[in-house]
Amino acid sequence: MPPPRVFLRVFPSQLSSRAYSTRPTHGAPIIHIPKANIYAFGASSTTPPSLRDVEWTVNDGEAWAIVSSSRGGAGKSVLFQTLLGNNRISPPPPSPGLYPFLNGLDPFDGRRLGFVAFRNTGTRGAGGGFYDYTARYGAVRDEDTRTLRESFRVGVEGQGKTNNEAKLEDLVDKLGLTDLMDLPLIALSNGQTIRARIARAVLKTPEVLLLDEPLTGLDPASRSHLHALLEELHASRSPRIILGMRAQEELPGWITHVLDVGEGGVTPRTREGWKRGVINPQESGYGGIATGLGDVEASVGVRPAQGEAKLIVDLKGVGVRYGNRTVLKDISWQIRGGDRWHLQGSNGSGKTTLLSLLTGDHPQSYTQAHLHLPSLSPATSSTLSSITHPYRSHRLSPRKRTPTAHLRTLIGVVSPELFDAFPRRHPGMTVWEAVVTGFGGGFVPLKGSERVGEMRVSDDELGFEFGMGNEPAEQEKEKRRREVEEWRISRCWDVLSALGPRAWSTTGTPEAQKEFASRRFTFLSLGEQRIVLLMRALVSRPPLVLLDEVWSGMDGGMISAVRRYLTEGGGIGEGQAVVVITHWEEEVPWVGEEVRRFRICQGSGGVVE
Ligand SMILES: Nc1ncnc2c1ncn2[C@@H]1O[C@H](COP(=O)(O)OP(=O)(O)OP(=O)(O)O)[C@@H](O)[C@H]1O
Repeated sequence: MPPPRVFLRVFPSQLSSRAYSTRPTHGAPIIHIPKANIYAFGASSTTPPSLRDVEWTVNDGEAWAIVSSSRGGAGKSVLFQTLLGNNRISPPPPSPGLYPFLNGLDPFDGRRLGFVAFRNTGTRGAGGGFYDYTARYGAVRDEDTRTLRESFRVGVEGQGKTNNEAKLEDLVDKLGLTDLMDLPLIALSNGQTIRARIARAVLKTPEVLLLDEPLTGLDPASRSHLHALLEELHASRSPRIILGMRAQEELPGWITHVLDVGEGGVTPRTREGWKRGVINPQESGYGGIATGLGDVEASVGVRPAQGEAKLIVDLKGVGVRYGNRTVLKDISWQIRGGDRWHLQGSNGSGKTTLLSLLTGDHPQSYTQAHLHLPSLSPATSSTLSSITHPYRSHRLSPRKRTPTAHLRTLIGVVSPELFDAFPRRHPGMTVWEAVVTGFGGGFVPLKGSERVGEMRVSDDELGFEFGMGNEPAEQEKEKRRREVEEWRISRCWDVLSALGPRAWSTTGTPEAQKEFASRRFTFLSLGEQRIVLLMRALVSRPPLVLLDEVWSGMDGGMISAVRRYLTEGGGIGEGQAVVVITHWEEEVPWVGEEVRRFRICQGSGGVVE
């Protein structure tokens, strides 16, 4: 007999969509969790609860958001998993039945209780292996030909056809998907995929639909269309919506209550009693950590005067087409050392595609007439700094002459795609090893970095031009090797101390930094994994850093630590350029004139003056 998992009392008579009126009525609760602790199944009696003293009631007619204000969103996930019947609650409420908490509604039946999580969870690679996120840029493979239209058919099979089609048409229209119906699923952009997943979940007609962070990757117009739709669905109880949100997101107008999942536990609040977290440095401190304007002023000085800075990327007349569909046309853009760019554009405008040209992940990057990207000049023995600080010695080369593997060492990337792709197949990979992969831009632990505080640099990375008569003396090679290794080790400790637990956790001690470096990457919380992948992107001080949805999954303390490091803490050096992609203006770490904007609109791109 399955263990009693008593926590959620759902009242089926109220959940039957046929019984709903179109106007919310205040009656018996939809969800009722009495005061209790929540444990993972199988946790021993000495294991602390995943959430303590949870007491939460959702009355019919109320519209709830669950907001995580700490622990990298972990508490919110625990709560959603609890609603889905995947955790144990203690003490259980005294309800009868085999699954007392079900009370007639099966949380394992997605058609009744739907759940869609939009946060990248890093589980996309089958078996934890590398997931090839670049596949969508190439020719569509046979196994990837399923179109958006076909995916909806799978979602709604077995329901009345006419009713379905009318409903589908309405949803597709309200979510702005009409023009995308015949595209292969793999071709959809992040924001387009979010909208398609919401439509699919609604078409299954669940009675309660849990949506965890659907807003993060949506542009402002899509957000407001989505809010209008969710409000309408919730008001008609078909389905009722419970919305997972990040603390810094603005509360939608239709939300009446907030469940605040913080360090201290779970606090139900009214809409008026909830205070939004802020990450804009011009607002007061986020998550209790004040970041005043002083930070921003300090960061302004690091940008070299316009015109003097070295060119890092040079695009002229660049374009991308798929068959007769043009995504980017005639894009010209120059990125110089010291630049801080905000790359803007609505969902599907081509931002990720443009970045994939810069990283060399897009096959069409080879065919561009003028796409010049960073490459390294071979160092001589007198220019060790060119190895230890590659950005000082880079030069521009046509993409055609710069191998992708080489580009990976020169461009630091944080993106939802990379987060998903980063392999978790090496369960033993430590934080240290994950950070060290940043020097080579690869995804597999490097030999010699198995022990925390150590690493081994190969002959190829020493910067000597090996060849007939050029072989350096063994002694010289070893001296160089030691210098490069020492610099790299000190860079690892720099990022670990600036972005490790001491920077964002109240319990962080000096020892915690070393302990964190030895922890297994795979077992970190999603927020911690995110911050480690940011360390990996920054550790080698690459000439170009691409930050795509950098804050995703991080809690307030982490966001403050990262922002401090990027703006005033030396995380980005003078000669480095940064491109930030986000649909949220306030998420750009730099402010004012320091930030330049490049906007893509209907395929064309230009600098916003
Ligand atoms: N193989 C393909 N065939 C046709 N269109 C494609 C293909 N691959 C991508 N696209 C289209 O290219 C456009 C650009 O996608 P991209 O991911 O670059 O957008 P984005 O600006 O990053 O969007 P988001 O903000 O949603 O992440 C999208 O409209 C997408 O549908």
